[in-house]
Order: sequence, then structure tokens, then C-alpha cells
Amino acid sequence: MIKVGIVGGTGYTGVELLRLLAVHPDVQLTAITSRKEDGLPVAAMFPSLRGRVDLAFSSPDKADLKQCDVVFFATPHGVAMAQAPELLAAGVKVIDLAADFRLKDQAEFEKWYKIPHTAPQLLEEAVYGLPELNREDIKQARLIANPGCYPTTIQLGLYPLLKADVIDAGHLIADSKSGVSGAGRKAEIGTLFSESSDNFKAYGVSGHRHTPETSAQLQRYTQQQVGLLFTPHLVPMIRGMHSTLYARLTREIDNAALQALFEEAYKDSAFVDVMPFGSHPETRSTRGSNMLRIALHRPDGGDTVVVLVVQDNLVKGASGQAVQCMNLMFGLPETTGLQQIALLP
Ligand SMILES: NC(=O)C1=CN([C@@H]2O[C@H](COP(=O)(O)OP(=O)(O)OC[C@H]3O[C@@H](n4cnc5c(N)ncnc54)[C@H](OP(=O)(O)O)[C@@H]3O)[C@@H](O)[C@H]2O)C=CC1
Ligand SMILES: CC(=O)N[C@@H](CCC(=O)OP(=O)(O)O)C(=O)O
Repeated sequence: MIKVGIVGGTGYTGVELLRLLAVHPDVQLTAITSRKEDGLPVAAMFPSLRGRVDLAFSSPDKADLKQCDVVFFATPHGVAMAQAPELLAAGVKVIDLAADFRLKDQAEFEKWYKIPHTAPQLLEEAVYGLPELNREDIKQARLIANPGCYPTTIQLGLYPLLKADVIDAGHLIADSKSGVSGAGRKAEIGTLFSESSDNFKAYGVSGHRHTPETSAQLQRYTQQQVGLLFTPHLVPMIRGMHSTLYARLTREIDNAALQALFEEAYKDSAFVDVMPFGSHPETRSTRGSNMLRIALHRPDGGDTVVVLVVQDNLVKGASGQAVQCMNLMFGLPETTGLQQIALLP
């Protein structure tokens, strides 16, 4: 059994990890932290876990994380970098759901996240945890930088087009929408029911920290200079993410060949569903599951390809993806414990 620790067990990605790992056949939940709920049984806070998780929260300084085989950090940016060096030195693998190790460039990290990086020596070693594009490196990794939720949709939606060199990589557009759980469980005015329900808005239009993360990763798949315009929006739903991606075709390619690029790229990826050309994927077709669905369009047969991508931000966009990485790191089938079908309605 893999002994698992979770730092930040009371947040949305933390409790999502608990939901997935409580029924994972190869995992023994070993330590779950919360600074505020030290001593409280996990199931007292989350009755959905009654009978499934019999641990109590412990404060991060008391929890013996070094007895774990792997520790997930479901915490704000800056927490994992403080503890990862010691855990790695003790032989514990680390999966960070925050952004501490996503950017290779320390100055770029500090510019976007506005905190000093305290473990820059680990930036080079950290492996970006997007299994569909990085599977072999993840298998060998000690330290995983789990991708941001928006970047997951944008990378998987554009990768086959960049790899085949059929689009203008300098002028990519990602118009993305997230449910409110993407902002986490902490109290904030913008996520109050009366602020976020019956309302719709863009944010971060002049610059969002997911743009440098996504651009740097996309750059790995093309010789062209990547240029990405990314606009996130908050939609009045709890879970779910929808990205509409636009790219200009630079060579003649018919719709069947475009579709074949995606089907070929993801033929061995159990969690990427390439839907029939012209489909309209819905976020609820992924709710509670680790699936990401993609559909291609070519409006009026013109030279713009539109890629629609949906996922559950808390599963494929965060905790499910992190468990997928754990499976690979421990030599398990990638799909172990992640076969849930989306909830309908
Ligand atoms: N929500 C989403 O859809 C996604 C989130 N992410 C990333 O995952 C991470 C977690 O997000 P989310 O679950 O939404 O966040 P939440 O705000 O819901 O939860 C944060 C958790 O971290 C704990 N925590 C906060 N500060 C510290 C600290 N200094 N030391 C130890 N624990 C701390 C909190 O518990 P307590 O205060 O009791 O210790 C809480 O359990 C973030 O970095 C986020 O950017 C990534 C992809 C998608
Ligand atoms: C709706 C909402 O607020 N979403 C978050 C993104 C959540 C996430 O994936 O981001 P990180 O792990 O990079 O913080 C945001 O835009 O800040």
C-alpha cells in the first residue's frame, strides 16, 4: 500500500483528493493536515467521508509526513516549496497542486506570484504533471508540479495542432470559463453566492498567471514563437471548466485529417475523449470524473480551427490529475481509482 499524506485537507482540492483516495485500492491514507481543524475527525467536517476515512486532521507541524511514501500539497502557492526539500531528502515523493514548481524560471515565478521562491534548486528537477504529454518523465519523478486547471485544457486542446505544425502558433486565443470552486474554499467576497450567482464576468484579462505557464509548456511542441491570448471568466456554476480555443490554419488540411491528428495524439490516453467532429461538449459530461473532452469545429470551412475542451476543474483540472501522476510514479496502471463516470444531471 502507498502511504499518502495530504497537506491542506480542508480545501476543495484536498477533499477531492480524499474522495478519490479513500476508494483507491493501493492507497493507505496516513496523514491529513489542517492548521485550523487540528484534532477534528475528517468525517466530522465532511460527512460524505463517514465510514471511509477514520483519520483526524492534524496541524502540519505535528503531522509525521516523513512516514509517507508520497505527500500531496493541496495548499496555496508557497507552502510546498518550504517543505519539499526536507521531504525529498527523507525519500518522500511530493506532488504539488499549487504553482511552486510549474515555472522553470525563478524570476518569472516571482514576478507572477509575488512571493520569493525558497527552493529554486528544485525547479529544474520538478516534472510538469500532465500525463498525456509527459508520461515517461512522470514515471521517474520525485517531485511533480501539477498543472493549473486552465492550462490543462489549453495544452491538451492545442498540442496535436502544434505538434503537426498546421497552425500559426504566434496568434493563439483561449477563451476559458471556470466554475466558482476554481477559486478555492477560502472566504472571499467575489465567491459569495450573491456575488457569483446570476452573474458572469471576465477577470485577469490584462494578465493572468496561467498565461506564462501555458505558453512555456506549449513552446516545447513547436519551433515557432508561441503567442497566447488567454481570457478567463467566472461562471455561476460550482464545478466545471470550458475552454474555447481559436487557431489559424497555415496549411491546407481537411476536417477528417484534423480530427485524425487528435485521435492519434490521444489514442493511448484513457482520460481524453476526442468527440466526433462538430460536437458540443458540456461541462456536466465531466462532473466528478477525470475525463477531459475535446471537439473540433471549422466554422464555414474557413481557415480558423475552433477547439472546445471541457473538464471538471477539481478532478482532471487538479486532484484527479494528481492521482493520475501518483499512479504513474508508483508503477500502477494510470487509471487506478479514477474510473468514475460523470454525474448527471
Ligand atoms: N480549486 C481548483 O479548481 C484548483 C486549485 N488548484 C490549486 O490547488 C491549491 C489548493 O486549492 P484549493 O483546494 O482550491 O484551495 P482552498 O483554499 O480550498 O484550500 C487550501 C487548503 O490549504 C490549507 N492551508 C492554507 N494555508 C496553509 C499553510 N500556510 N500551510 C499549510 N496549509 C495551509 C487550508 O487549510 P488550513 O487553513 O486549515 O490549514 C486548506 O485546507 C492552490 O494552490 C490552487 O491554486 C489547482 C487547480 C485547480
Ligand atoms: C475561478 C478561479 O478563480 N480560478 C483560479 C484558478 C485556479 C487554479 O487552477 O489555479 P492555480 O493552481 O494556478 O492557482 C484563478 O483564476 O486564480
